[in-house]
Amino acid sequence: MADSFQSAYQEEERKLNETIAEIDRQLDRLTSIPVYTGHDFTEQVLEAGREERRQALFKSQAEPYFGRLDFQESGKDAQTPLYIGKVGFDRETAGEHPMVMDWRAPAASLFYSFTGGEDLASYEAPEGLVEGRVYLKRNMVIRKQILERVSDTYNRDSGGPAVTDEFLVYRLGENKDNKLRDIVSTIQAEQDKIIRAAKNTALIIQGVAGSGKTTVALHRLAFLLYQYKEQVTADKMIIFAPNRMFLDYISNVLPELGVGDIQQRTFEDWAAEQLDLPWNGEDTGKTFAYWFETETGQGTREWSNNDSGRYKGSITFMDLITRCMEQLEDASLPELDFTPWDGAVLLKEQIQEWFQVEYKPYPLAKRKERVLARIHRWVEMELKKSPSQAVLKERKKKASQREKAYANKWPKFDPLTLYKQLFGASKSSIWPEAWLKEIPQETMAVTRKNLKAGLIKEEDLTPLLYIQTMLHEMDGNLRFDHVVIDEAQDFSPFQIALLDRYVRGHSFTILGDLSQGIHAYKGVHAWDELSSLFEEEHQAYFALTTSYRSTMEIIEFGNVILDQGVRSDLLAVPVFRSGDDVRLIPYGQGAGREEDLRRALRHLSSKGSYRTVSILTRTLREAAELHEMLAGEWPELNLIDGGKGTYQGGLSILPVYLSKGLEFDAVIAADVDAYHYADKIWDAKLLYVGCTRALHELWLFYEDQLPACLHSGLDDITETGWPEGS
Ligand SMILES: Nc1ncnc2c1ncn2[C@@H]1O[C@H](COP(=O)(O)OP(=O)(O)OP(=O)(O)O)[C@@H](O)[C@H]1O
Repeated sequence: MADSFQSAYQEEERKLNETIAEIDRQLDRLTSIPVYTGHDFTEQVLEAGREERRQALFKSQAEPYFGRLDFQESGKDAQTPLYIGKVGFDRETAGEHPMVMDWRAPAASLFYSFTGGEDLASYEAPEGLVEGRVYLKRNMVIRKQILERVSDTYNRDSGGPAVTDEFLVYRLGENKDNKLRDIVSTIQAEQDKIIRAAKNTALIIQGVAGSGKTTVALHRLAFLLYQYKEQVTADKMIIFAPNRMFLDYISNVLPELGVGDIQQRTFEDWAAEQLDLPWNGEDTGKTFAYWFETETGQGTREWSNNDSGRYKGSITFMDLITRCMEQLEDASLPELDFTPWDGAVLLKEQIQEWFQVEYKPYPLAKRKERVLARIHRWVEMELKKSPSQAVLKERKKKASQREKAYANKWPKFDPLTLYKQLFGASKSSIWPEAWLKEIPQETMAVTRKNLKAGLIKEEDLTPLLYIQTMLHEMDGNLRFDHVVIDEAQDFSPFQIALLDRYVRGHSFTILGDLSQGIHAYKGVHAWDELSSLFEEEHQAYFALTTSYRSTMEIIEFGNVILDQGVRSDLLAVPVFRSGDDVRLIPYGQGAGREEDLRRALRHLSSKGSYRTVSILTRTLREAAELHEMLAGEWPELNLIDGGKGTYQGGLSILPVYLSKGLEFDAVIAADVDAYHYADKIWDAKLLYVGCTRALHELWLFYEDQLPACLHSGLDDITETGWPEGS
């Protein structure tokens, strides 16, 4: 065994040296060609090609590949070793082509989809299905041109029935810093299916915490850019993520995959920009304060479908707006003939004909513009019939005044004005009273008050933007080739239906986890709220059940909360990576809450291997108070309060509801007791989010009693009290 490992290592070292020598040779040649800066188009194209190759080779120089797959195509008599890297390149002279294969190439999919077994393996090539046998799957770690690790996860010759998790477990055991990383060397078969799914489909992915949803979505973008390079461009793709700090946290993955220019925004920032509204995120903070900062122990607030967030995100509200906009079409035309001067009349029937028949294909604002321009042209024709210069002058003046007056009789096609009318927040309203009564009373009253005070809330952005898209022609440049929505359980059906107008071919990747639906006062409660928006043939649903982030003990602990608190049967399946038991520590075994948390942070942060440790509290107020207490000993302790645009890593303290999407080597969950987490599904979801942030260690502190969802099922995965030597 040791001998075969030795020989594999030596073989790969030789191959690596050969590959690096080839890269150096190609780079030397390419850099010796003077960069072309002239105006000849053909030369410019050639230069662009050289530059692309230079960049690819520079990128490959340090880590040319990470995997090898030996494959023998049916009907061929030899095995071919395929070396797979982040960037593919060919040899310049004759030899195997390509020398390194891009991970996104069709044949490279075998590296991910092959899970072992006797059956023939296959992949979809442009010329059709290719079948054959896999003989070897080898993972390698190369850092700065040094071969650090060779790990055969499948070897037909040694009779292994299935691909092993050994390399994956090694990778998962690594510690995390302040940025999410690419997983290109260990993408799993279930994830690969999503990454390589066809472009023009709305993919809806339910994935348990830590199943790689965010990571997979980012890899999918890189794949789409490669596979559909003739049809999509990076700047026409967008990722919507929950907040600016999270965007910073994920910002390294795409550059690591060699992809730039993809827009990464929060929905609110993007929508406000489309509407030309100033937006600073202040409203989001207020919404969080309302829902999460309430007095704990008295239970969290309850929501209903009539709450303004749920109602304004509903298709019911969207339909009401659609009806109103159609009614606006009928109500738009002033019921008047147009008389530019006495004796000249343009009949209202003629104007109606232009508006309702001739210009019907245009959106309302454009139709208004067109009709008014047409009226102006008619006036000019009529003016030509004037008997004298003096009369012409007189008529011109009069016509100009009357055209203006006539235009003013049309409704103002401005989203905010129309929206205010919908809520009775402006003087006039053209909508039937009975329709407006469909809006739940409380939502009506609060929104009216807010709009009158000039306050536009996050939940108003979707309807406002919808009205805008119905009024104005959508600039083709604003259409996306693909849209990714992360944490989609916090999106509303109305938001998705709106975004569908902005994306070609329903090309969506929509990912989320209903068990983490802590913003259920605005988000979806079941995926069919979203899937029902798309025709059957335009959508696909995937479930990711394996959780990669945490140790088995932490995942099993999370499953207890899912089962007993969230009451979900979508439990997570762990990868076989064992760690310490989850630690339950009642306050007071040390010296009291503050001293206990201090001691825990001291212990975990002094473990040299952990780069990120966090304390999670139930509310922001508690996080801020604790931060103040602890900052003397840890000046670097970072309070995450929702207002920051960057994530620093290291030591953090934050309320549990802001931890969604992030991960830490170790998590200290403060105040996990029946007072802070009531016996309610929502509270259990919050706790689930918090506990599943931990990769390697999870410590929970409580006063008196654990929350109801943790009253049983903990025996084999938890330990109570302090560890020895802490
Ligand atoms: N195939 C994989 N190989 C190695 N690491 C992986 C793999 N899939 C996921 N991971 C790791 O698991 C962790 C969780 O990934 P990610 O944050 O994308 O999951 P998520 O489903 O979006 O999580 P959550 O919903 O809990 O925020 C990350 O550290 C990621 O690198």
